[in-house]
Amino acid sequence: MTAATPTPTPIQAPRVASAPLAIHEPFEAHDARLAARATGTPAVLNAAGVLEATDVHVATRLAAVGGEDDQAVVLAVALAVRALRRGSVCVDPVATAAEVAAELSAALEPDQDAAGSEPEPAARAAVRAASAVTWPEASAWRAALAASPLVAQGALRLEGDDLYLDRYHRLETQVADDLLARGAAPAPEVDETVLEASLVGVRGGRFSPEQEAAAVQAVRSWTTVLTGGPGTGKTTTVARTLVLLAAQAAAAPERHGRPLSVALAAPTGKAATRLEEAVAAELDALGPDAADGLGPLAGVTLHRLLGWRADNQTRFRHDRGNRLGHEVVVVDESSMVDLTLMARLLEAVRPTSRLLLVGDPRQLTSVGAGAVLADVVRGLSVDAGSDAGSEASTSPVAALSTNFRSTEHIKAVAEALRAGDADEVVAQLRATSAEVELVEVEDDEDPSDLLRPSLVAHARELRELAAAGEHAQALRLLDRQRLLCAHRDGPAGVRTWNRRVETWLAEEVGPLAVGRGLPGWYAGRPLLVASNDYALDVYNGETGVAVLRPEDGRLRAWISGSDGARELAPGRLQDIETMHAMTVHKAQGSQAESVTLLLPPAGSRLLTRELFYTALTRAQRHVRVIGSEAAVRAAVATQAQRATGLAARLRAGTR
Ligand SMILES: Nc1ncnc2c1ncn2[C@@H]1O[C@H](COP(=O)(O)OP(=O)(O)OP(=O)(O)O)[C@@H](O)[C@H]1O
Repeated sequence: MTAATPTPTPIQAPRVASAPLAIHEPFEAHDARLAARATGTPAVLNAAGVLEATDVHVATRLAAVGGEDDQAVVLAVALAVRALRRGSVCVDPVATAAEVAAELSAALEPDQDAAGSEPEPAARAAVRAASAVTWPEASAWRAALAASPLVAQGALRLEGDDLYLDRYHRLETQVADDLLARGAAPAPEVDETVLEASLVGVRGGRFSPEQEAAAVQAVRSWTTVLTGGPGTGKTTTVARTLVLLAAQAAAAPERHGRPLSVALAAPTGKAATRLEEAVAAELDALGPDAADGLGPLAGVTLHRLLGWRADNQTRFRHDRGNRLGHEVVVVDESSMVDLTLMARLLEAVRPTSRLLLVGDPRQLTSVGAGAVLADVVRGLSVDAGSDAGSEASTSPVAALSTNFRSTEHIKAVAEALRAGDADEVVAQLRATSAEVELVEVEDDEDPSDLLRPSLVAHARELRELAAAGEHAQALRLLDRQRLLCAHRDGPAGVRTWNRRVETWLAEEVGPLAVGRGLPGWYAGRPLLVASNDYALDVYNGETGVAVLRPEDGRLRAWISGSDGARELAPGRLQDIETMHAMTVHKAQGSQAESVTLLLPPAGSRLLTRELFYTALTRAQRHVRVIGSEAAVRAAVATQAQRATGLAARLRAGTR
């Protein structure tokens, strides 16, 4: 099994929960995650929170349909579904069983807070029962899987020790095959004289040799994976690549001056807007003729580009039989693209269109299963396992490493994080500057007093602008500062902090609600769109503010989407959240001038290096980290590991 980490650090031993029950939270009776009809080991593991109801249900249903009655196989399938929920594409059941057993026994270590004489709580009893489970013996388990009718029928796939549900195996092989086929195809024809001449036009102050090499590589290849941290000039490189490609197109007589058709896409509306704006600004800076030969450059979400269909959640209008018409497809924030969406994208892009996958493989992986960008970088680097920068010319990976933004201190922390150097991260964070600040609090300490002034000041200003109908200013203010949490729930979670800020604000300015049948809405409510609404054209991750309309004093929702800011009636927005605080996951693809990161306690399962890195790199000017030294160290030490076979497939295919 391979772990999808972007850096070549050795695979770590499974991390053990230091906070009892942090990883396995046994479910209360009536919890929807409790599988009512489960029996045997799956039921015991379900009660302890190791498996959820869906894991057990999918496994038992699949077994029933396929005529499998070996409980060891059912258990392995349940672990495969659990793995998917947690982002892995496949599972090694034997290794996972060992990890789970270790986590359960760690959770049972004596709890200092628990008084010895108290009766054992039900939750602890459930964990105890799960830790006493007898797991199938390794070789017998593997043999049972190999002999399973589910494998024979193709519902399950076994590759070495890795078990896949067929659907994910197909997605993974398709992504690998499409990428490999694109790499094996004859390279696009390039007019070298035109390239040389157009390079002269785009060279200049702000185009480093590294960027130029990447742009030239993108002209010469069907597929380019442009990687780099924030501020490394990826977008600048994309814009100049487009200019070079437009020159190639303009020089082709058979096109009769037809402009180059380019798609600028990203997984979220917010990221698509940023890409569009940044490319436009860069072309502007290059001069009045820079965009000549380029078709319209509007940023779109990947879902919209591929043609979302009301009747089908997983297929798009564009696919292998109806490819996208664009000659160049740029996808920014590719680290957020999961395996399913990448498979749909690759089948829709014409083999003879250029594809530029742009992103930072060190960021958090996609919410959905897979770690595609990191896998592609690892799998297609010539010296497999080498760090970025050492790819030979046959690799589509072009890595940018120089950060051009003037945030030296934030850069230094990000560097130390990348290197996994916990001492250096702590030292850098403690060396307070105008850019970086560490506020050390104990894991169980409430930082309310510390955070209240800045949070309330921001909320108050937002409310004043909203009450005055100043939507543009309110939207700008929204991006000035942001509170990021790892969790949604719990003391360090988004929900708690949203409630707190609203309470504090109401204490200062009086009741917030405007009535009018819109519970929870008030002028100055910062908004976060929580799911895609294709009909309304608002997308997951887009942000906004509730603003009073000056003409009639009615509350309107202003959302900054990919087509600029839009005004909507609050009642039409189905899935909207308050955003005085947001999760780091949701913050991907956006930035704020000043970011406050509230680290969860050291035992949190969400506390990873990728999470820390993603939060840190959201900050344009200032970052304040609130947490314990132990939490900082735990974050640096823990890399999100996703089991996938994509990198290995790509490596095997290029050998
Ligand atoms: N070669 C260069 N020399 C000086 N400044 C540069 C150079 N390339 C880019 N920049 C500037 O650095 C900043 C970051 O560039 P750009 O937005 O292209 O990076 P990015 O990698 O796309 O960043 P992010 O992903 O954080 O948006 C911009 O202000 C850009 O103008």
